[in-house]
Amino acid sequence: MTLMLTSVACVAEAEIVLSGGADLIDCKDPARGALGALPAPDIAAIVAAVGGRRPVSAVVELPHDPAQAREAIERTAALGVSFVKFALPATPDAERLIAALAPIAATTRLVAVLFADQGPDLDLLSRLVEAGFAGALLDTAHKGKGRLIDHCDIGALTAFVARCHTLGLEAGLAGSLESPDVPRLLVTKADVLGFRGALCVGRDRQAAVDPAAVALIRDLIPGGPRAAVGVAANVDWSLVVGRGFLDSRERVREIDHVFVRDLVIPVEIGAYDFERGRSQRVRFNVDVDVTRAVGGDDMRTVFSYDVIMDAIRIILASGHIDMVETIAERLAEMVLRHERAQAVSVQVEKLDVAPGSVGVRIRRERQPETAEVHQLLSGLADAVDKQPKS
Ligand SMILES: O=C[C@H](O)COP(=O)(O)O
Repeated sequence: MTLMLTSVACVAEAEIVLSGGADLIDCKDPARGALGALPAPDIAAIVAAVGGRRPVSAVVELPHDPAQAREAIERTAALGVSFVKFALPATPDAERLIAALAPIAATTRLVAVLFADQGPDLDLLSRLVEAGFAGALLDTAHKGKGRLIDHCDIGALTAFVARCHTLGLEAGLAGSLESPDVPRLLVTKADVLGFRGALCVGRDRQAAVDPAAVALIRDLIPGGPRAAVGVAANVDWSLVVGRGFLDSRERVREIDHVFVRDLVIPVEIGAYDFERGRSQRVRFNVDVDVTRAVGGDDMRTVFSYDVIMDAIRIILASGHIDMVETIAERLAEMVLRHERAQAVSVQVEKLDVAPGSVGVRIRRERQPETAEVHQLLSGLADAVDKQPKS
């Protein structure tokens, strides 16, 4: 389950994102940069207005001195927020800060923000766990200079989330995310996707929050219907929606064929010894049968070819693979996780072993009877579930 975090600067914006189905309300001043803090009275006003309907987080701008930083976090936590977010400075200051905050981590849920465009030190993640932090958010520091995915490819983002989860941290992703990024980043299994610019008029993070933009992002993240229909909280709604059980807005649908043609990538592949420790060219051809809502013109209605290419990159990032069949199977399985994908054909060809090509072609279809039920994460998702619904 991936939650939708929405950064707001005032009570009016908080009300808009609440109505739009946001999971987490994040107090932030976008006029002060990537991690600008709001004045304490403004945070208190948002906490009061939200009134426990959703968890509220707040950004803290930390003084350099670790003791003063700790006091600043404690002051913000005392305003009634559920999470406190702050930027992790460059090491070795980061290590000192993390150590200074360890004593309050048991009572205050701390989320460290690392910046993908500033060469983040991911070895700090284990320090965060030792100190008792709740989570880590990978964001961008320089807004307007690229989206998160421009600074970190999908394989690296997936590895970041997996590393957080292995360590026991909640993992968040943010950074000028746009609507086409959402289906791509859902594949990473991040606990939280964070948004500001995408929610605003003209995608200008300092402009007003636009209810239509909030709705677009909300609809792209499975989970909204869970609150609306008030049924069991441990169902993976991406699978339920994908099987057509929650489809009242899409009565008229067509089947499209989304494809990737002749994508050639160097791959470490092969079962022979001579194929190890080197790359050879592999060609991918992928065709996906997808449902499309008729009449729409945004990411809600379609399946993105980016999802196919990202899946290939994620699979290849795992290192040497012996069999083309393994790649084809994994790719088919990843594509079919997407709610719109109904069937997929995958052709994987090695181009350097013969004058022509050798490889495999498979076709896999969605199996309706294998709907999965997932246990939701115990942290953020539970916190959201416990909030009274408006
Ligand atoms: O915590 C999330 C951020 O507020 C994201 O802001 P942005 O979407 O403008 O980069």
